[in-house]
Amino acid sequence: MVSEAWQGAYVTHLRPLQTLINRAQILLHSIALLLLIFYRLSFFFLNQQPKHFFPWLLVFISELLLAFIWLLGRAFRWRPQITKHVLLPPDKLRPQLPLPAIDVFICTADPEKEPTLEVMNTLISAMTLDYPPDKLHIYFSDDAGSPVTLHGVREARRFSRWWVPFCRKYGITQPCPMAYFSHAPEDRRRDIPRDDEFVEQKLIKEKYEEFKNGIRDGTKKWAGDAAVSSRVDHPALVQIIKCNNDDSDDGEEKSRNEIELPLLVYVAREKKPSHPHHFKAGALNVLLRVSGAMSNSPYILVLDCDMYCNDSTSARQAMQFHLHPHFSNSLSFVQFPQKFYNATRNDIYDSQLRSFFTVEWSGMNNLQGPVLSGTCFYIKRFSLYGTSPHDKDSSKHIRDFEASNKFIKSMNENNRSRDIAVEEAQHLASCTYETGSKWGQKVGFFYDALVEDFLTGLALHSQGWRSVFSNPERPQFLGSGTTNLNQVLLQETRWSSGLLEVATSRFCPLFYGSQRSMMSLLQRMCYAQLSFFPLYYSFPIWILATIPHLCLLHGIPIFPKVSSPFFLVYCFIFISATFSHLHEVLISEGSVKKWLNEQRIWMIKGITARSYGSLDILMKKFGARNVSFVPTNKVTDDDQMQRYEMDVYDFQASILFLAPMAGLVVLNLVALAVGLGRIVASLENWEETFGQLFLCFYILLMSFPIIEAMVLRTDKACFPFKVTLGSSLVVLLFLYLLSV
Ligand SMILES: O=c1ccn([C@@H]2O[C@H](COP(=O)(O)OP(=O)(O)O[C@H]3O[C@H](CO)[C@@H](O)[C@H](O)[C@H]3O)[C@@H](O)[C@H]2O)c(=O)[nH]1
Ligand SMILES: [Mn+2]
Repeated sequence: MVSEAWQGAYVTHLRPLQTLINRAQILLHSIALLLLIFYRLSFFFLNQQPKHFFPWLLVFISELLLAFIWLLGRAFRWRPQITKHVLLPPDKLRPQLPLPAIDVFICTADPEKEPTLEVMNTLISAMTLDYPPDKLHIYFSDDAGSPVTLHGVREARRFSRWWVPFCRKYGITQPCPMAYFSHAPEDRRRDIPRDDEFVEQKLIKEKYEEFKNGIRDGTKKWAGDAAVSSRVDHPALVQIIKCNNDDSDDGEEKSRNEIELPLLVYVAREKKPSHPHHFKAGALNVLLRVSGAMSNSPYILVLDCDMYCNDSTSARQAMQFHLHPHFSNSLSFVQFPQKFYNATRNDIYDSQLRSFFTVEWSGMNNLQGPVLSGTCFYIKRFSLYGTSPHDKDSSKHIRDFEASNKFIKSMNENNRSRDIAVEEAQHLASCTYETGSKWGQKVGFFYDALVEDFLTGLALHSQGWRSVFSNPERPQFLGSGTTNLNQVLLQETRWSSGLLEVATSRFCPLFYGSQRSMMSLLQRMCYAQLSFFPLYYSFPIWILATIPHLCLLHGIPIFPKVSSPFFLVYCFIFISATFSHLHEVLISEGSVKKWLNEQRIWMIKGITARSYGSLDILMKKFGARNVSFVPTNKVTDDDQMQRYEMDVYDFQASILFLAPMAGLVVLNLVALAVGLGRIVASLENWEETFGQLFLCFYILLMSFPIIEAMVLRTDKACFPFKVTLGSSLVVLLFLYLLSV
């Protein structure tokens, strides 16, 4: 059952026009930034006694930090490129290669935050990939060790006996039943008449309903039982999920059992409160060992539990890259973008993380390749064993890193019976197994930061491995994005602290492995930009949202006056930054509204999540805190979802996130009013403080939804009055104290 997609090839498009625009902008913008720096420096050094030294210094530092992070970010834009899959005409088809085996890793952590039905849909979609079933093996990690999930996996396996053959028979390329039955955009590559499919579809739909009921029953049955304590304290359990012959009561059921399905293994690693478990990276490393002892496939697909396969051809597409002579042996992983079925076009919270998956990852494609992004990637197993592309044998590497040689032994004895393998696997999943070994430091997924994906990708690239970003028109994977402000900010806080953790560790991308590292300067700049931006987009934002305003209250000018030539420099920088962002949004299929929303959420994240993430790392450096990976909540509240879909901001969020927003809005309002008042009262020339007034105005304009939610809205998700009141009082008190 080899589909024609396999025989296609990929093409890469350089984007000459885009390159030209980007480089011209980089040049002009850099000149403007140099002039700005000159303007500030001349203030400090040419004035005999510079007045208002401190506010100027703070603003200058912020401007320098922003300029630096801007410069790093240009690396993504220096050689923009896109890689697409195309189906070549028959005369250009490449000879078919034997397909290598693939192990699929799926991680779940919490049946309450991650609805079992959706998780199982992800599992089923992976079993339905268009790939020979004997070459596909699914390893499902359940970090909670929950009976609800184990039951779900069994139900999913049972339903797959109906679903998989149905998809094969009719060439259905939508492997996820939930998406198929919700009539998500249909695939167009089918030549079978739809009539008989339609008849059978009814039967499958019935089976799907049965499956859903089964899941519901399981959730009910163990509802109270899923004790929180057992989630962090349970023994290892590795089980090959087969269909029970006992529960098949008719002949049809029996014959269904003979249908070839991929191997499915349920893995709950051992957990004890006394042992660190390293969150998702820990789970992935257990899967790496367990699968190594059982199927040991040369390629691995990693999926988050909420990212289902949306196109069954992705495995073959990824293999097109992996087996392509162009990469010889240096390709470590093929990264597909994370796309979200629930993100809207205007996307008020930028849930789709547009700039990563459009501009930045494709910009890295022409360097050493994109960042490893946690999910939706096909990786070469060999590259995860601390190797470099020139190495031949991985066992030598692992032997150096392992405390015991059990893993090597079981890898080498790959042909023995699966039941013995299961017994061994249980041992490989114990929480003491890694003690004294280099797992998580040199082998497997890395533990040093909460963004295990980013860090592991960085290590791979600096070992000389390459990666490829593939972004075909039809999304290969679709997940549920965070569409609730509180969750968005919580997630951003975790990422911020994780990324900064990398920036401040021995892995700091600016220096890491610089002697023998294979990373080019541009690649390094990309990694540095990503690991530093939480700090650079928080501290300076706070300064620029407060200092010019406080100065305005006292008539202290911070920016050049309107008649000064340097005023034009500031204007240019503002316009160039704004328009290049707008341009990027528009060419990645965004709208002007989307651009506005991105500007807005950028400000909100800067003064909240990124600031807290930075503080987190600061506190961790002083030993005051241990960061932890709290999975995002994937349970959606219909009300909340509706608001997101209608572009209505939902301020039912932690006060830690709301207070800074309210406080800054009040400060900006006061500053604007006083600043205008001083001009009306002719206390000063408007030319002097125009820049600050404009800044206030712009911030308030961007904060319009916040102001609206404070004073005009009365719904459940409006801005809580208590927070508005409290923040206003604090700001006014602070201003009063400052003035006396
Ligand atoms: O202790 C844990 C914690 C999480 N997970 C799983 O990890 C995945 C990602 O967790 P999620 O809560 O969805 O986090 P996100 O912020 O959405 O994840 C993004 O960011 C992570 C790094 O912070 C990456 O690992 C993810 O791939 C990427 O999608 C999910 O399948 C979880 O079940 C575990 O298996 N064990
Ligand atoms: Mn997620």
